[in-house]
Amino acid sequence: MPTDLLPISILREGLTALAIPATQWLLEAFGVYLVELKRWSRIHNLTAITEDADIVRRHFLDSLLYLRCLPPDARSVIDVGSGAGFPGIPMKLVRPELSLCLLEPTGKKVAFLRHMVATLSLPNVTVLQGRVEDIPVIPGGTYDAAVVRSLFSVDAFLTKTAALVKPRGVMLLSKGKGYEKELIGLNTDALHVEQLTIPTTDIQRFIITATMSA
Ligand SMILES: C[S@@+](CC[C@H](N)C(=O)[O-])C[C@H]1O[C@@H](n2cnc3c(N)ncnc32)[C@H](O)[C@@H]1O
Repeated sequence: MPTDLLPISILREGLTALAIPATQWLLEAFGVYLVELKRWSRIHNLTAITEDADIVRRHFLDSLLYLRCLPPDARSVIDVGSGAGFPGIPMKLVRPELSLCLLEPTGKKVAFLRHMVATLSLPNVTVLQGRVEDIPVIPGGTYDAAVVRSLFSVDAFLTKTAALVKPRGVMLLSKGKGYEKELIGLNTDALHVEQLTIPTTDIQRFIITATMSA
C-alpha cells in the first residue's frame, strides 16, 4: 500500500489539527486516492494541482474543513460539481456513515469518480452524471446537506441547491478571502460564515452555511 508515496507527515499533522484520528486505514485510503488522482490526471487533466504536498493540503485537508460545519446528525450529502471528488470523497473517508451522491456532468470525471468509489470500496456512494439544474426535485428535499467547492457564486449556490435540501438541512460552500463582495444585496439572515485555516498552511477559508427553514 502506497503510504510511502504520501507526504504522510503533512496529512497526519493536518488530520490531528482537525481532530480526526489518523488511522492506518485512513492514511492508506488517502494514499491510494493521491496515486490514482495523479495517474488519471496525467491522461485526463483532472486537477491543476500536481505536487503531492499540495494535493494533500489543497484538496484533501481543504475538503475536510467542510466536516467542521456539517451537522453531526447529517446522513445524506450531495456534492454538487464534485470534479475529482472534492470535497465529497475526503468527507466520506472520514465519515463512512454518510450516504453520498457525487454529482458531476463531465464524462471523464464521472469515470474517475466511479473508479475511486470502486477502488476505495466506498459503500453508499452514488455517482450521478448531470448538472444540478437537471436533478429532479422532490418536494421536501432529498439530502441533509449539499456541499459545493469551486463552482458557484454565493447567490447561484443558494438558488441552485436549495431545492435539493430537506427542511433544517444545510448548504455548505467554501470561499476564499473576498467572499464578502458576493454577499452584497443578498439576504444574509440565514447565513453563517465560519473562518477556518487549511491545516499546515496559512490559507484561509470561509465556509458559508445556509440552513433551510423548518
Ligand atoms: C472548478 S471544478 C471544481 C471541482 C471540485 N468541486 C473541486 O473543488 O475540486 C467545477 C466542477 O463543476 C462541474 N460543473 C459545472 N457546472 C455544473 C453544474 N451546473 N452542475 C453540476 N456540476 C457542474 C464541472 O464539470 C467541474 O467538474
